[in-house]
Amino acid sequence: MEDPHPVAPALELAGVRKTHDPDGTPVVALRGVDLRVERGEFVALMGPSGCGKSTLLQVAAGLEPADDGSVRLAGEELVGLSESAGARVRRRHVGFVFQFFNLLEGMSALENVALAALAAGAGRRAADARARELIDLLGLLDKARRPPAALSGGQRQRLAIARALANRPTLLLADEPTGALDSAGAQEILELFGRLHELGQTILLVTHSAEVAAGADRLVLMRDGLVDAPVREAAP
Ligand SMILES: Nc1ncnc2c1ncn2[C@@H]1O[C@H](COP(=O)(O)OP(=O)(O)OP(=O)(O)O)[C@@H](O)[C@H]1O
Repeated sequence: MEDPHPVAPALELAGVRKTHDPDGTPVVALRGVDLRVERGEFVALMGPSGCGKSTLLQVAAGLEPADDGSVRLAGEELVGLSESAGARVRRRHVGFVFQFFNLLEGMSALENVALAALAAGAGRRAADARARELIDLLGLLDKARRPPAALSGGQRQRLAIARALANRPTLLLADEPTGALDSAGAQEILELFGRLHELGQTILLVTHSAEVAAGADRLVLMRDGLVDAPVREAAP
């Protein structure tokens, strides 16, 4: 589908508030977050445990509703949309990579990616072609018919990234994508994000690793439910 706001930032959060309250004990996670990610940027988000990084990503992806404020993906406002309308915006604009991969074990690597392309609205043939293209781009062609369990940690995360790219997302969100990997696997994924960024992919990634953050072109720090002023701008 045509992007109706081709020049809008990939992501724009303004005054975003979110309180978790699963059992009658409210926990304020976001206290009025402002954050803008321009198209083509690679932004790393860091901050102490519990400061709200995962919540920010979930809200940015439309996986959790914001209580207040504005969440715009490629210019499209998520706040106030029905669940199904929000899901449509999400399917069009967001790819999400989890720390623990969240792959479907009963399917081959290729099927994991093709299923995501189907869910994004592609027909069967187009979904298969997209899956093959991504599996190839991410260097997993020789593993295409294997289940995720047959892959190393780094390969599994590469597969999860292929799946997240199936809908050609405006914004790739990743929550500690190297957190479950050994150093070789983490390095592999770090290089891959760098390559995707070079190809023009917009990325917002949460990490506890200074090494991973160093690969981004902007570092954003969070503290106690708020985003700090920029500490490192993109190189001129
Ligand atoms: N589903 C939930 N129910 C209740 N409280 C939650 C929930 N999710 C997060 N929280 C709380 O909200 C706050 C922010 O959590 P969040 O996971 O966003 O932080 P984080 O910076 O990603 O932490 P970490 O680096 O440890 O992953 C924390 O106090 C956390 O305990």
